[in-house]
Amino acid sequence: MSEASNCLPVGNTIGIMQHTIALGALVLSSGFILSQIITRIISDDGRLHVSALAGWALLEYFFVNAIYRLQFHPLSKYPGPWWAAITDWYTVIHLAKGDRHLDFYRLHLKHGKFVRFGPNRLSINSAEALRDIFAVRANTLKSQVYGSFKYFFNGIDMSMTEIDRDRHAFKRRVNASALSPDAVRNVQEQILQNIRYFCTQLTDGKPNDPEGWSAPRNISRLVGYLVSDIMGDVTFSKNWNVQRDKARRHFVDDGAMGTAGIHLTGHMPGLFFLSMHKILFWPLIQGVQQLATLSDSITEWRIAQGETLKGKDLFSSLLEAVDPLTGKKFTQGELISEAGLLIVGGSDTTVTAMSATIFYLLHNPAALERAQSEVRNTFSSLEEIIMGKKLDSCRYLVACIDESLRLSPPVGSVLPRQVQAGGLMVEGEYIPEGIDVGVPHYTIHHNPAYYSDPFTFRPERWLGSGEGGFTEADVAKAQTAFTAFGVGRTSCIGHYLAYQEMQLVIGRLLFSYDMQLDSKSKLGEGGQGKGWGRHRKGEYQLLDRFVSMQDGPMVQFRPRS
Ligand code: HEM
Repeated sequence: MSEASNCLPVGNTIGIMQHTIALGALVLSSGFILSQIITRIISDDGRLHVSALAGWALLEYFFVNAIYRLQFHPLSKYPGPWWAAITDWYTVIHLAKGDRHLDFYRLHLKHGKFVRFGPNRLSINSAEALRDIFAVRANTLKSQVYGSFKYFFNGIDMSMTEIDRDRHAFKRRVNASALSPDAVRNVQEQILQNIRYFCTQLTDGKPNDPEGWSAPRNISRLVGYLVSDIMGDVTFSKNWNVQRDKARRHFVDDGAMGTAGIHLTGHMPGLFFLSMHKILFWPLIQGVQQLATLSDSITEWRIAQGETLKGKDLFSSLLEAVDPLTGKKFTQGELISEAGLLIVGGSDTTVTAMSATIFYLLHNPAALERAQSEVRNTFSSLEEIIMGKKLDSCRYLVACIDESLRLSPPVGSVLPRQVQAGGLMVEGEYIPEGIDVGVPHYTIHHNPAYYSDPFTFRPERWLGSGEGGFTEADVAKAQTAFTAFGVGRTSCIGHYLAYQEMQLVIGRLLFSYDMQLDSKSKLGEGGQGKGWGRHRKGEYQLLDRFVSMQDGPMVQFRPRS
């Protein structure tokens, strides 16, 4: 039985007590406020004040709604924080804090397998739930949370936020062909050019100390610049020059902030009223606006290139595609939305995964040594490290990437899906229409029912060779709960590109350099006083805002002797 499910009865009792206390408090305060208002509604001359009446009606609406959500709503039997049951501000605040992944873990530890984390939202910590919710035929669609994307992108969805099944299927097919292994191999040279520059500027040719180590470099920043340049090149045939030009480095933050802003407003569309989203979360909304502007200008530029770049980049597939249902190509607005998706979908996710893998290798010297030997024994020169069977044969390297994706998933919380008419059975429980359901990635990746010793970096768990006591059956079990790229009908279609980038970059680093952590820096590490769940020194720390943000580690490089 999982660590989380052991705690279910305690969580339930506390939940019921909290509900009862909350209800009592609401009724008492409601009565008090009501009496106060009534005395003000009727003025001295005995006439009704309209504004007071409206205020009273609004308050009553909130109180009655809160009481309904706590006591009579179909989800009221599920445990969770009482104020999450009343309002989605609970989610918005954790999104802004960037600790949603940890909060889900804490809630499941306390309450068990099912947790209510919003008035209409349920999180379920099990591999069975992953299948029930995300299977191709599951009676679910993307949640309305994804609807906010349209607000910022001229009323047009990108494939990832498209709720309509047929339209999503078409857009997904187009992107899948743009990101197919053949298409990715076709743009290998563009990827390699950027990686070559990345590797050469790590040491600047000047050792920083007598032992030949370079000055400390912030890996997540450098990888961020690299991945931006790769995405610009392979997607639009346009190098954004982020690695070389400091003035262009805001690209990296804009994408991350933009995704966070879109997701946050998706949870609380009421924020659009009176532009509250701009007042309360301006840095995130500014990121969305920058992202929209970039998507707009790059699409216009790419269309203007016409036939000259045909077949040379991933966007070519999108420019050519024709919807079989309508016989129409993508409109310019749709292309802009897809450009937005490709920019953010392929950037921060890959940066987090790559930085996390380097972090875990450097915090686990035996793993670093093994990965290094594997790469150095497989290849005899740096330029031999290209996509293909030889690189894929470095299984330990891939296991290190998988283990890092498990421990620090770039998308750490739930991907909400809305149950459709007729309801959905999840883990044997009937969930009615209209409820958002999901599985929290960080939480299930640390569920001991699927991963023994869940907070320890053990790449062997993905090999199934018997090493470390992990058998084929353990690998199969681990895979049922692994959801870094999502699963099913809406899972990531960029995962081939992501793995190839990571294998190439980390493979080339391991081949060319010795690496060590800067002993003076703790960037990226956990530690006491950093917040709930952030105490583990050897765990790569993330700010979870749908797609995670990260900082560090600081690494020193020395050309291999
Ligand atoms: C380690 C790197 C990556 C991770 C962890 C990751 C993760 C994910 C996840 C969890 C989803 C599902 C999102 C949802 O349902 O809300 C997704 C979707 C998607 N990802 Fe990735 N991703 C990565 C890299 C990439 C790359 C390099 C691209 C290429 C541009 C990409 C393109 C996409 C697209 C187009 C979708 C939407 C699929 C659809 O419409 O059905 N991803 N990704």
